[in-house]
Amino acid sequence: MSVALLWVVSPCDVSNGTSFMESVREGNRFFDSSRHRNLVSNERINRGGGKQTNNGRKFSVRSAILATPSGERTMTSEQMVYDVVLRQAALVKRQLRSTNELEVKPDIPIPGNLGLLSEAYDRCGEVCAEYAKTFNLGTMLMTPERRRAIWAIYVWCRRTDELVDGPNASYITPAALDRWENRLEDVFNGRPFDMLDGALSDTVSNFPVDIQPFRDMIEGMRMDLRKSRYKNFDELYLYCYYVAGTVGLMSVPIMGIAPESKATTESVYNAALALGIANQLTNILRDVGEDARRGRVYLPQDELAQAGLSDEDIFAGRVTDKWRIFMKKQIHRARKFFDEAEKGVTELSSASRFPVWASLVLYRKILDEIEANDYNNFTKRAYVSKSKKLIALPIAYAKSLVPPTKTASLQR
Ligand SMILES: CC(C)=CCC/C(C)=C/CC/C(C)=C/CC/C(C)=C/COP(=O)(O)OP(=O)(O)O
Repeated sequence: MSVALLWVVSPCDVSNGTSFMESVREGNRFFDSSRHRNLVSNERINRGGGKQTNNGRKFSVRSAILATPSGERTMTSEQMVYDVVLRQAALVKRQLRSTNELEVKPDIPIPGNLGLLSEAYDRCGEVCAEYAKTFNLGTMLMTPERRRAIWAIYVWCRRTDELVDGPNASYITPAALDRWENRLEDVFNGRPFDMLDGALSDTVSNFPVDIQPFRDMIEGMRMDLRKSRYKNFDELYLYCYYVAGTVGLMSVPIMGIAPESKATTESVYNAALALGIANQLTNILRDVGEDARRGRVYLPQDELAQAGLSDEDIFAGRVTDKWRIFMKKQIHRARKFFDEAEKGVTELSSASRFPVWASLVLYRKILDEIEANDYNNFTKRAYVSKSKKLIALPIAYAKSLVPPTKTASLQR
């Protein structure tokens, strides 16, 4: 896949139920080994019609697709995903706005393991520091509770991504992803499997984070297992939501909306979704050559055909005028999503704005670099140089000082 989150820590090997933590350091686990049996058996898999969530709701993008009687979709991916956005926003609206600051509860009391929890968060922080340097730097301005919660989410996303993109990817089956999803349910039910899951369990008990975007990310991994072509942008959009838009939805409840913001909660969620989509589209455009070498084309097939291009042109890796025209259109679309996202960053709580601006500004610049490479994304990897990053960061910081808009101008 064109990696959503290239986070390189070894994930737990869900193909055989071996814990990630067994392979490192002390191998501590939260709770007893009976959980391990749950993880490796399939008895708790309960598919079809949407699963019961932690609070009894059953909606998901997947169930929306399955729900249509004739098997045909009547909604576009964008409409279906927006439905998820509305539900996520409705879920947290009260909690986020009820107080000026999020009320962060104390750590879950885990007898005998209290030390482990802070160790688990520290480990999440180390991973984040190692693999997402700029973003991690930005999180230093956040409150300690929010920072470590973001770390825990980051690490879960990385481990999930690693299942289909890491060293053990060839052993990953849909059944293994089902087991990973069961394990996610356990995390949300306060029964973490290992230390890193423990950090996430604590996070989801302290912040109004819903399980749905996490499930949807796993669904993105399933999609990656079964698909290597996307018929049109509608299909690609759904994939981008699953693997990256979900990260935006997971992050907002942690980052918080500025109490003085007049924007609607759903518009902020929508901006977060847009940032995930923009990042993923950029990632795809940057990695066209790399993905093609793995037999994958994450570009809309109908748009390729309209431009007079085919998979063969991509595998041949020739930068032609047809390719340049095609790429200009794709870059333009990705920028539109960044524009959409920008409207929402200002509405986030003040300390959360800088890491988001920093990553947005830097990721957006990758598009400029693709242009500067004359659209050769077959053999040249577009990247933002250290000096350009250094120039961009103060700009991101200045942007983060801009307070939320005084009027309710941010609408979908
Ligand atoms: C905009 C508002 C209101 C909130 C922000 C909400 C957030 C944090 C959204 C970010 C979503 C996000 C980080 C999605 C991941 C997308 C992505 C393609 C990440 C790429 O990560 P790596 O794969 O590590 O990058 P590289 O491949 O470039 O190393």
